[in-house]
Amino acid sequence: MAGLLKKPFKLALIQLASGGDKAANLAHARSKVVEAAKAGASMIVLPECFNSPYGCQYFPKYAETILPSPPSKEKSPSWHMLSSVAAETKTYLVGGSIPEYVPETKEYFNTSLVFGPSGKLLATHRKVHLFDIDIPGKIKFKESDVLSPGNKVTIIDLPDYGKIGLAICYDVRFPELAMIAARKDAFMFVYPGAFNTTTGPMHWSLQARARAMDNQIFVAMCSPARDMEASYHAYGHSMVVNPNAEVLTEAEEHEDIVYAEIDGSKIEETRKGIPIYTQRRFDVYPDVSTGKVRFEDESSGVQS
Ligand SMILES: NC(=O)CC(=O)C(=O)O
Repeated sequence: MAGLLKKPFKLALIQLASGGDKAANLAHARSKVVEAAKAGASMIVLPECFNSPYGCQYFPKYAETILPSPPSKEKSPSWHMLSSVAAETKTYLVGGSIPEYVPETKEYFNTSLVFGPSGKLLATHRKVHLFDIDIPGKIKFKESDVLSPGNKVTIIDLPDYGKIGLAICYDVRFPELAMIAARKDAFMFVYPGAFNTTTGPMHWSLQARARAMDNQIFVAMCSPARDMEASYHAYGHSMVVNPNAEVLTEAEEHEDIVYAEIDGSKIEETRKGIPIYTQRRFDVYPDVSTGKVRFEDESSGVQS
């Protein structure tokens, strides 16, 4: 399975410190994207909910309407900031996620916007699996109180590099998404995410490494910086893992930009050494990627 990645590149994950001021968050994110591009990154990732604090109480206040596309600047300043800075820096920009509002159905989503080097919107992903958990005495969170779930698998064909899979945070706990993307020749899976100080130490690195190991692809997880004054304490530790499940780079808790060289030859080397790619037994169990997989959003017609 050679040549999934057309050429090596430098990836940057921006572990952004966001606060309550949306305009300030957007200006700050923009300056960090410019900084990462100046350092040589040609693909840049922002964290989940980069334009707002993370929490159900914040989603309606910070939500933007992105359809029909392109939206007006008034309806989606985040869309326009991401598009303009991607064009200015000539980079691929995975715009973390923002709360999205759809007036027609009065629904909110947790949505990622991906722009190409010309500033064109390449794809959107709405968080498919909502973060509804209750660990007594530790953390209770119910995104479904406010958000609706997305309903498609997102694989994006980047003209310069090849295919990446994209999903958001809690989606990482559902290995099917990465498995489907890898079987459809993605070289990397990207997760903007905001684990917390309870689930982060338990599972953040394990999830990233597991998705990389199972699929022998690169995995990138990009978190907000930790803010102990905020109501939600993000874990941080943005990281890039290689196809052999080795951590290439990892942030600490504070704001930072971490970089990794993404070289497709590592995929080939890993798959040659441990050839699970040719050893699967689809005569014994079904291939999840060949079942009914939805790549198009039914309500909006938005595709990967
Ligand atoms: N915030 C999330 O969506 C997920 C998370 O924190 C976890 O899975 O743990």
